Amino acid sequence: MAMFHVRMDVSIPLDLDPAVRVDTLAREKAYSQDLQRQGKWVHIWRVVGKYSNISIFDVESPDELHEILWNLPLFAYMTVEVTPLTTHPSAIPS
Ligand SMILES: O=C(O)C[C@H]1C=CC(=O)O1
Repeated sequence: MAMFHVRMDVSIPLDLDPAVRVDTLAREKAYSQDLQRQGKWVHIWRVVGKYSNISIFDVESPDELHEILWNLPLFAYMTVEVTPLTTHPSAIPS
């Protein structure tokens, strides 16, 4: 198990073909929701006032996270910042 905090900042070009935009967003939503159902994309939060999200991933390895992020339909229109997480010694058992 490996936990990661990921911030995605999205910037879709204003001149992108509207049909491509709609299709890409629909594929992104389906892809994200499939990973959420699998328990790999544990949290997704919108950053207030920005076209950005902060997400928590629970995956097997950095390689698996890389594959997930690389295959995001919106990947070409994002900047992604990844922070690896580990257990805090003061955390109470859940
Ligand atoms: O809207 C976003 O934050 C970008 C992206 C991440 C998941 C999803 O459905 O869209």
